[in-house]
Amino acid sequence: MNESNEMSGKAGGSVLQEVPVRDAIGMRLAHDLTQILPGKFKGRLFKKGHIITEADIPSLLDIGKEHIYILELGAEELHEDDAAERMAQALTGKGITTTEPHEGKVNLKAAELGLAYVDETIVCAINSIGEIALATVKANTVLQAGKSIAATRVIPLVVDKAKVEAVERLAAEYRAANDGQAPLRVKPFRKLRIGLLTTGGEVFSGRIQDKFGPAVRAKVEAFGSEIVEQRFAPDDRQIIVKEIHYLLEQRYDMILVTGGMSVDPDDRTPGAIKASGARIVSYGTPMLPGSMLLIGYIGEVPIMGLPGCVMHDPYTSFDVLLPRILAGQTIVRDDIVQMGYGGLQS
Ligand SMILES: Nc1nc2c(c(=O)[nH]1)N[C@H]1C(S)=C(S)[C@@H](COP(=O)(O)OP(=O)(O)OC[C@H]3O[C@@H](n4cnc5c(N)ncnc54)[C@H](O)[C@@H]3O)O[C@H]1N2
Ligand code: MOO
Repeated sequence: MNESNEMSGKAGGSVLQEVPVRDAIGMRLAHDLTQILPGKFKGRLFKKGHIITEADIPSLLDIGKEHIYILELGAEELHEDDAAERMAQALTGKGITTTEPHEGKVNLKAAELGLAYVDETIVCAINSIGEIALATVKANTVLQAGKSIAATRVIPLVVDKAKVEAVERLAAEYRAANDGQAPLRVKPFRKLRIGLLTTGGEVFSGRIQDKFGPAVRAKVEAFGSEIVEQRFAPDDRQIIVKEIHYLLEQRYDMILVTGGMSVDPDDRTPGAIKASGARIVSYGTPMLPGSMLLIGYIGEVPIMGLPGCVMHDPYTSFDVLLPRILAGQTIVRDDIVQMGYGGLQS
C-alpha cells in the first residue's frame, strides 16, 4: 500500500513522502521509531527529528523500516507528539506531573501517593472524538508516587488540530463547571489520628491473640495515618457503646470497630454503633470480601464496623472506603450502592 499518496491528499494539507531508507541519509525523521525485542526491550530506537546517517541504515532495516516518512505539516494539523502534549496540558491538574512526549504518547503521573480523581464523562466524550486516545485509571484508584493516572495518545501520525481543540474546549468547560478543578487530579491523603476498638470475648479474655490490630494498623499506616490507641471489649453492647464514646472523647478523626459484625446472637457491634449515636450510611456493603462492613458518622467523625475478612484479605470493602475517607470524601449511600458492580473479588 502506498500510504504516502493516501496521506498527501489529506484535507489538512500535510505532505507525507515515503523515501526508501537507503536514499534517506541526511533526512529528518518525522516521528519516534520503536524497537521491540520480545522479553528484552521495547522503546524508542530513534527520536523524532533525528537526522539519518549511513550507520543507522542496518538498524532501520532490522526494525523493518525499508521506507521512512518525510513530513510537512499542513496549517490545520498537529504532529502526534504535539497533539498528545496539548491534550495532556488541557487535562492535567493538581498532584500530577507530565512526561515528555514519547512515541506519540504523554504520561500523566502521580507526584505523590494519593487518590485518583478522574471524570468518567469527559473521558468518554474525548474518546468519542476519534483518532485520539485518553486512557485513564478508574476514579478513586490509589496511586503510588510515580504511577500513571492517564496517558494521552494520537492514533495517526498527524491529526486535525480541531480534534485537539475539541479536547481543550471540553477540559475548559469542565474547569468552568467545577471551581477551576482539572478533570484529572491526584489528591494526597490526610493523616488521620484513629481510635480502634476490638470486640470479641475470645480476644478480650486472652483466649486467642488479637490479629485485627496488626492488620488494620498496617492498612492505615500504608496511607500515612495512625492508630493512636487500641481498646478491647467483650461482646457486650453497653460496654462497646461506652468504649466508642471514650474514643470520641479523645477526639480521634475516625473510629474503627472490629469483630461481631455478622448474624450470631453474640455479634453486637452493628447495634452498638447505632446505639452510640451514629448515623448509619450503610450496614452491609455489596462487595465480597467485606459484605458485613458498616459505615456511618457520629457528627463529622466516620465510624466503621470491620468484619472478619479485613484481618486476612488484602483487598476488601474497607480497602475501597478507607482511602476515599482519607482523601477527604464523605461517603454517602450511593457510593456504597455503586460498589457492587465490579465488587466481587472472591
Ligand atoms: N450465617 C452467616 N454466617 C456468616 C455471615 C453471614 O452473613 N451469615 N457473614 C460472614 C462474613 S462475610 C464474615 S466477614 C464473618 C465474620 O464476621 P464477624 O465480623 O462477625 O466476625 P466474628 O464472628 O467476630 O469472628 C469471626 C472469626 O474471627 C475471629 N476473630 C474475631 N476477632 C478477632 C481478633 N481481633 N483477632 C483474632 N481473631 C479474631 C473469631 O474468633 C472468629 O473465629 O461471618 C461470616 N459468616
Ligand atoms: O464481610 Mo465478609 O467479610 O464479606 O468476608
